[in-house]
Amino acid sequence: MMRKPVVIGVTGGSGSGKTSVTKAIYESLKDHSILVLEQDYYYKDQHDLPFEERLKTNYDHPLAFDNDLLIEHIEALLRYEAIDKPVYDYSIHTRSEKVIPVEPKDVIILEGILVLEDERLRNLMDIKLYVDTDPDLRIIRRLTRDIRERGRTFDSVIEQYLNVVRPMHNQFIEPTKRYADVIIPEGGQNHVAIDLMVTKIQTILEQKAIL
Ligand SMILES: Nc1ncnc2c1ncn2[C@@H]1O[C@H](COP(=O)(O)OP(=O)(O)O)[C@@H](O)[C@H]1O
Ligand SMILES: Nc1ccn([C@@H]2O[C@H](COP(=O)(O)O)[C@@H](O)[C@H]2O)c(=O)n1
Repeated sequence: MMRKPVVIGVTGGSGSGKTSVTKAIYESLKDHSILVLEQDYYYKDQHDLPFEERLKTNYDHPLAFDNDLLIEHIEALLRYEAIDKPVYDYSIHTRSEKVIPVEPKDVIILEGILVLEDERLRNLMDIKLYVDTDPDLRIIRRLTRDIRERGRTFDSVIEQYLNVVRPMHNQFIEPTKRYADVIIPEGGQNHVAIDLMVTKIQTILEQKAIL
């Protein structure tokens, strides 16, 4: 049988705990061969746009992402070829100058708000997870994080949430729950769900004779 990496998609609304779930799975499997791709790093490059124009971009719409590049990179990793992963800088709303060289691994976790929205991405996944957290918790988490880590103000987070994030969530993200194999309530603190996922990934790796 030809060796092929396992691809796990992790999605859910902003602040749902996707990154925390991804980190928990990564930590449990880090003695094996595992890497993470963040869909956020594949936002379209906006270097050519002035900063003021970048503020107007809808970052919760499927068209904001360069999924063609993301798919190209996943397909290369599936052939066990290295990629140069872009790096995203939320404070300037575009990619940074840097790239991260990423060596191929046996497990690829693809994490992001709209990774289940694109059928081409779904078709590349072995397991699809949706992290399901109530909107009140998600906005509280996002507020704290965006002010601390993404250079935002209280007012800007609230304004963006009400005008863009919330309607886009209802239109594009929530409907992708139907594609999930597993729905994880509450995110990173759901140790039972995370352990089940880790066990399942190990079983797939054994079946593919990778472990
Ligand atoms: N169960 C939790 N309880 C409290 N804070 C959490 C919990 N899970 C995540 N957070 C915090 O909420 C913020 C968003 O979580 P994160 O995992 O980055 O979500 P996402 O990737 O879905 O946006 C982070 O600052 C994280 O530390
Ligand atoms: N320049 C940007 C790019 C993205 N966002 C927001 O990030 C959210 C996705 O990241 P999570 O870690 O929260 O899943 C998404 O809802 C965008 O609104 C941004 O504010 N600015």
